[in-house]
Amino acid sequence: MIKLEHVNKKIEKDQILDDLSLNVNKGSIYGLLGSNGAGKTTMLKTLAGILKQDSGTVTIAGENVYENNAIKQSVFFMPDYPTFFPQYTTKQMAKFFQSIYPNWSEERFLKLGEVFELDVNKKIHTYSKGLQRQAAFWLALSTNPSVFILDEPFDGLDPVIRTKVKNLLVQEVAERDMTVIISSHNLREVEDLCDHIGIIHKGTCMIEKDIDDLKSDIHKIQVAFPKETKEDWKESVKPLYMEQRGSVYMLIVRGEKQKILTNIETFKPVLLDMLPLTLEEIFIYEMGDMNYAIQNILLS
Ligand SMILES: Nc1ncnc2c1ncn2[C@@H]1O[C@H](COP(=O)(O)OP(=O)(O)OP(=O)(O)O)[C@@H](O)[C@H]1O
Repeated sequence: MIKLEHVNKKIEKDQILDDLSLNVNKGSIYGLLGSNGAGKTTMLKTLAGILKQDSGTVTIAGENVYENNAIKQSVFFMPDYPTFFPQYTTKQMAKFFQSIYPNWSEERFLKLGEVFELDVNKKIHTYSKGLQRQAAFWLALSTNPSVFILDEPFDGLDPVIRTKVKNLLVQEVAERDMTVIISSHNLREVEDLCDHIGIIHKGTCMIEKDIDDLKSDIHKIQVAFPKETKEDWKESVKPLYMEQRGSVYMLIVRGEKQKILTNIETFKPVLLDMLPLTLEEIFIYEMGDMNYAIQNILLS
């Protein structure tokens, strides 16, 4: 649904986006990860039609985004530092958004007031950073976007409101198939939310993965064999990674869960348990040869 194909963008003399290609399905929550300066904001602004790519294509539902008003009316970009008109209250900003977003819902705005509990008559710039971000979420969601683009959205939000906002996003995706793209430095921050992850490094998308595929393809297993068992099982199971504590092995194995278990059972283990893997662990084992910059993104 969202497609960036071979996108290049220079700012001054620097190549900020470098042959970047990326796909986001409709109704997906896509986590865009990358270290400082990787090009996330530039990519998101290009997707939102704020910046024009030098070459390549950026389309939403098959239509070019740049200078396409019809598309832009259904896309909401929330920058890492939400900005509002100086002196405007939330109520006045709501009126402004209502005039430019045809899908604005007053009913939704009133309903979300119960979640955010901000004083609509107070000037937004007098709110704290976290409260300003809450106001940005409130206004953004009231425009009923088809595509919601969020640049580092959870910065400065306390854990309670962070969970509330994440729940709201999931709800919108489930109810009206909204597509969400969220940029972050940190896998842990978005892993409970996203169904796809893309890693951007030096302006290029290096890895794009479906989280369910990843999770079904890699497993952590705790296993122990009777003393007399020969070491042949290692040849057969082919773990990606193995740790031994006494007679118990912790294995990371790639493949189909049932096939792996059946295979191990032929060696008559005295202990055999599947353990949960975090997304961070999956990425690390999956990309054993990844470079330092990517490890940094995953472990920070
Ligand atoms: N307006 C600009 N003028 C000059 N350089 C810019 C401009 N905007 C972005 N850049 C450069 O482009 C590169 C990518 O910046 P961008 O903000 O897209 O990265 P990012 O991945 O969002 O980084 P961060 O996580 O630090 O926000 C950086 O080196 C930045 O200095």
